Amino acid sequence: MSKRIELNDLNIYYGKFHAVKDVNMVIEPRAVTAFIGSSGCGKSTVLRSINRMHEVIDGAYVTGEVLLDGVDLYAPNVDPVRVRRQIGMVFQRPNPFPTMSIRENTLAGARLNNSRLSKSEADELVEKSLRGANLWNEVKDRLDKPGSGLSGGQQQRLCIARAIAVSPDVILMDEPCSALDPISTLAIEDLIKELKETYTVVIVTHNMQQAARVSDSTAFFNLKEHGKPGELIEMGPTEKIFHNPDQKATEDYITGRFG
Ligand SMILES: Nc1ncnc2c1ncn2[C@@H]1O[C@H](COP(=O)(O)OP(=O)(O)OP(=O)(O)O)[C@@H](O)[C@H]1O
Repeated sequence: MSKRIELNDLNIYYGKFHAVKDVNMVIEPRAVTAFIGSSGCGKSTVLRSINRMHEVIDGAYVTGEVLLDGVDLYAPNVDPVRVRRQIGMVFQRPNPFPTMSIRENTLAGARLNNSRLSKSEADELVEKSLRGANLWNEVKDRLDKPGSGLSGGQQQRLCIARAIAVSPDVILMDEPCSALDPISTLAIEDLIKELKETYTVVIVTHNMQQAARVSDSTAFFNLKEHGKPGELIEMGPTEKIFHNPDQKATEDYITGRFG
């Protein structure tokens, strides 16, 4: 299940624009890795390159390697759709299919993989995925109601259930709590800590306390100058990055001196 990700000399471009430069990092399985850094330094771009999601943008491309347990996700024979199944993504704004029921939302990704799920297989998968997203008890009596009727925090957990239902190896989260209230945020943070038992989890967050609360490792990205590509400045155990970073730029960011 949970797999190791390696980025080797990763450069990411949007057409002629060089967005991210020379990233080398190892993201460990069964752990939460947080990406932090000021706006525009390329955190989301790096995150999206891990499941080839940036390729939906015309002209976007990478050089270098992204390895999942040693397998190059950009090798010519690799199907990007398959990569996105193995490596799920949860976005900033919860995006359940609004008219679809809670049950069908949970199954949406899994049905693409296997259209012949029997009723009992589907029931089992719905319960397992909603339990995995800490949502089952809140929705078990209204599985046939639309997903859009849930609160924002519940909708985000529904999106996590949908991601889990395809049995991914990795879950990428791009600021998953930025549209949520503090109580819902704490529920998602608790869930993130549970998810790492089974999946490799990578989260982009602007919230320093959140990075400190949920992550085992933290990667700090920065821009040397406006218009220049973003770079990985430093990565290490979260405790070290927050209390004893090697780079002054990291310390300045953590202590709120810029960004
Ligand atoms: N679709 C796109 N087309 C062209 N340039 C883009 C696109 N998406 C992002 N960029 C540029 O790439 C750079 C990195 O953006 P990215 O969104 O990855 O940064 P970020 O660190 O996640 O920022 P934020 O914290 O504000 O979300 C920025 O200069 C941004 O303008």
